[in-house]
Amino acid sequence: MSSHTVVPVLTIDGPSGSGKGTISRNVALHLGWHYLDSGALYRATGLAAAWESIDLSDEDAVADCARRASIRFQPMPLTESGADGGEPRVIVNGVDATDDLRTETAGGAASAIAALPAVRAALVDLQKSFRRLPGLVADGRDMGTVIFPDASPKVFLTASADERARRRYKQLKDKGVSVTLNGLLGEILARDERDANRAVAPLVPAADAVVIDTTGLGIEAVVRRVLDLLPAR
Ligand SMILES: Nc1ncnc2c1ncn2[C@@H]1O[C@H](COP(=O)(O)OP(=O)(O)OP(=O)(O)O)[C@@H](O)[C@H]1O
Ligand SMILES: Nc1ccn([C@H]2C[C@H](O)[C@@H](COP(=O)(O)O)O2)c(=O)n1
Repeated sequence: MSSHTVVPVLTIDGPSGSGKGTISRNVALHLGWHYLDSGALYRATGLAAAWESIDLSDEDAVADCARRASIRFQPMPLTESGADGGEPRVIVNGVDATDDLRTETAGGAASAIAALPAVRAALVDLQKSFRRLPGLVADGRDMGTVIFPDASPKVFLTASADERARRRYKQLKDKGVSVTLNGLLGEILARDERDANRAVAPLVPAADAVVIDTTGLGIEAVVRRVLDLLPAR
């Protein structure tokens, strides 16, 4: 690779349950590109800190934990028809923590530590290291604004909070997790509020992002809209 080769990055930011992960994995599969689930890094850091009984408001201790943690992704095999096999497994300090990481409790803890500047700084290089040929699809809250400001295209996915809560409810019910729709809606609204109003890297569309409201749009339709933003290949 020449030192001047620019590795393309497509960023997909948005609030919880807007479909970032699902859409990003499918787009990456279509393109044959790598995929970064940056939210999983914050979730894994929160979990690793909890394992060490670190107070999640202790910024330096959580940042130190983020630097020390080993976080690896194991992609799920494709289905027999070649479709997306689902969220990658996430291995934290050698332990498959995927199921623990997907709970709303882990999401809330991730959102809390993500507001701490030293923790965000500790995860920057790791996120950038995912940028490898032939390209990267990166999902999160600040992919297009902070981590990959030169990405193109940038997408900001939204959906109404009710729709996002319904999606999460179905997702968790299908996994056999006992939850209530109202409880989930409350947790999603609280997370939106914290992620959008923090001082560092708040959840906000990049100035050059294309905003797609996915309320009432199926997964395939959203994937198509995102792929249509790329130059003809
Ligand atoms: N356009 C859509 N229509 C219907 N369901 C969808 C759509 N997009 C995603 N979903 C479903 O919604 C659920 C949440 O999607 P996903 O996990 O991709 O969201 P997310 O934005 O990555 O959430 P988080 O930020 O919490 O990780 C999944 O069950 C997924 O299959
Ligand atoms: N780039 C990112 C990704 C995630 N976060 C924080 C805020 C979220 O509430 C939390 C969990 O993310 P999810 O797995 O739901 O995408 O992590 C962030 O601040 N920046």
